[in-house]
Amino acid sequence: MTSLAERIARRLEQRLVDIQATGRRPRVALTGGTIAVAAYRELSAAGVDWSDVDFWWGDERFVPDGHTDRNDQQARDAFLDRLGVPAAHVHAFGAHDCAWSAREAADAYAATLPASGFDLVLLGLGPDGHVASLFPGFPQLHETERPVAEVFDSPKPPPVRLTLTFPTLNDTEAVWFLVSGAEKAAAVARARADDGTVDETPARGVRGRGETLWLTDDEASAG
Ligand SMILES: O=C1O[C@H](COP(=O)(O)O)[C@@H](O)[C@H](O)[C@H]1O
Repeated sequence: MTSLAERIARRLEQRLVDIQATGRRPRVALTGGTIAVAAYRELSAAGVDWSDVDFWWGDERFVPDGHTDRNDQQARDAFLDRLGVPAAHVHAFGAHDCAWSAREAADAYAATLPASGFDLVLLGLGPDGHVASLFPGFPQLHETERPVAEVFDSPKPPPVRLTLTFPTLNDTEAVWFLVSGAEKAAAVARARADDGTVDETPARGVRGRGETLWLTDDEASAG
């Protein structure tokens, strides 16, 4: 049976091929997370022109450059380096060092974002319903001015993070939620229920203009 990671990889490759066929360079916001990284490992050289895709991230852990906790490092290891994506097309968040604060790093990342939004935003889902680094009950859920926000005291380590805010995540044609495992089933059900709040389940706050897909395994969709 084809695994969820393989299905996500094939779908992502096809989407990139389709956008490239229109003569445009695809703009994709990547996510961290278990199933996303497994899918990145399945991506292949077939079909896609990997030198002609731009990548950003929905969130990042504010730790030093090259740290294995960084979402960008995990994606570099899983596919960006292997498939030869040019460094100029990899728009990573700034790393933690002594030279700047998390707020400065968030504002600097805002200046790198694509003026016309994304073609595709990929998002993992935490068991608590968080997406990117937007956590239940946190004030960043209600940010409407800043495209990127810093997060302190994250309930999931590491404690300091940078995240796109809802207006930025929603400036996209398509959103794909990538979710695996029984421990996420309740969060998937809350995110997809007819009623509920973003404070309780942040995933409820993200939607693509043209497409919102849930790519899950049987365990995650059991709720
Ligand atoms: O910390 C994060 O966690 C979520 C989900 O991760 P998972 O390992 O439970 O699948 C991810 O979406 C987010 O990008 C990341 O920073």
